Amino acid sequence: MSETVIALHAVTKSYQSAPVLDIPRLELPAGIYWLQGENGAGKTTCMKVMAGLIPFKGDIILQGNTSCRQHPVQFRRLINYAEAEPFYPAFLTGRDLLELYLGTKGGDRRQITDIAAHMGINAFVNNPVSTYSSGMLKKLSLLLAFTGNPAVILLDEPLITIDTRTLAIMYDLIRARHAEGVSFLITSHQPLDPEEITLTGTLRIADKNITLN
Ligand SMILES: Nc1ncnc2c1ncn2[C@@H]1O[C@H](COP(=O)(O)OP(=O)(O)OP(=O)(O)O)[C@@H](O)[C@H]1O
Repeated sequence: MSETVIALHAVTKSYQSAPVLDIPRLELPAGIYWLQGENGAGKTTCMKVMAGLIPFKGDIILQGNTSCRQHPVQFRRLINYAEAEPFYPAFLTGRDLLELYLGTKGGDRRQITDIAAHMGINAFVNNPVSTYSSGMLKKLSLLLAFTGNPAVILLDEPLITIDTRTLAIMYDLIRARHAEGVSFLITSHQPLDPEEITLTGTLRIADKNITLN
């Protein structure tokens, strides 16, 4: 079995006093995982916790040595997250966001601008995001999730609102990055196409805990 790419140690998360996550231990080898769970089970919360975006108790370790607590900056460079329903300040353009991500996450600029062109993002990248349709916003957020040199990419409901052409590009991107060693956690209420990606495992979130099948 390959090395653990992400490990959750005694992770708990509550909103006000309502507990949502209580994960004593979860260790995932490198791979592509489908995170399943009913509405309100805690999938988005789990992804935000894993991305280090919201406060939680416990710790998360990437690649065996980068701790969310002890190395917060390195940790956030190693994990990318695309929201289910992306929301950005209205006055920013797609290019502003792209430059921000390329500047902070680093990585191969040429590769990302090529993907932007392939996805048709160049047609609107200079416009404020307030003018974007939900599919245009989703394309941009998926592109941003592929910036930098992450070990893990979290995709929250990536299938929603994108057209079939973009869907095919996204599956290609997942396969290509996975071949380079990137792991993925993907939530989706619709099944992921087994002809497009081979899942390493299925994660089930229920009763605040996650189990690997
Ligand atoms: N900001 C918040 N404040 C308070 N409670 C919240 C907040 N965000 C989520 N919750 C609650 O946490 C629980 C888990 O929500 P979450 O969005 O993580 O679920 P989910 O599995 O992603 O659901 P869905 O499939 O419907 O998107 C729900 O009970 C929800 O009401």
